[in-house]
Amino acid sequence: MIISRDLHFSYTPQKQFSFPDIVCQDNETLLILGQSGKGKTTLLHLLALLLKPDRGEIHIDGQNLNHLSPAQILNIRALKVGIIYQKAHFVSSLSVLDNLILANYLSNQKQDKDKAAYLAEQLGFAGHLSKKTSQLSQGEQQRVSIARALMNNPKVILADEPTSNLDDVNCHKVIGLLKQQSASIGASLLVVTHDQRLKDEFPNQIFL
Ligand SMILES: Nc1ncnc2c1ncn2[C@@H]1O[C@H](COP(=O)(O)OP(=O)(O)OP(=O)(O)O)[C@@H](O)[C@H]1O
Repeated sequence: MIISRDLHFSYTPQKQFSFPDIVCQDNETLLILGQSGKGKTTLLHLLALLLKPDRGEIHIDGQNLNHLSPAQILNIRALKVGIIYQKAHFVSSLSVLDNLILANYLSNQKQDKDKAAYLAEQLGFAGHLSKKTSQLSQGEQQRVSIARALMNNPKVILADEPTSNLDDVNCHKVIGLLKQQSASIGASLLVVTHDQRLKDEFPNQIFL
């Protein structure tokens, strides 16, 4: 589960945000909608512990993350949070398979090739595991990003505009896979987007 309370953040004195409180329990989903510039990515990066709030609390898996050391935060993010970034970032010199097991390596977990192969099968890119990520289409890279976020069975999955570059068919396919995979590990799934096509896909919604 992930909970935030009273989150405030400012890039500059002129650019200040106060965000609505977030509650997303295990096995639940939450869609956060907002137009461009409303602070969706900022909120996601706060929840992913990539930015530090000026004020407010974040709880993940029952633990209050205020006052933790940078090393403890790094550890919690690697183990408990799966992030799907707006733009996929891969290590271009590594294969798709190695990009997946890198998530295990970076969190000091056993490098689980079977899990990578299982996710690739589930998400429909099993035939591409030995390729470089640059050889994959946008939609395929999106699905590899989802698989990478799931490699450590995170408690929380945070997805930033996961459908922005996808046509209608792939949009619904990717969201379906994300929800299905998230449910299979009992995670909390939060999606931030301006994509109105997702409005009917999520029962719980917040507007920024
Ligand atoms: N590093 C930064 N320094 C200063 N301002 C920033 C920084 N990053 C983002 N901003 C500003 O904060 C605002 C919110 O940005 P953010 O990326 O969170 O919005 P968004 O809702 O995700 O937008 P989009 O849908 O276009 O991706 C924008 O006006 C942006 O210009």
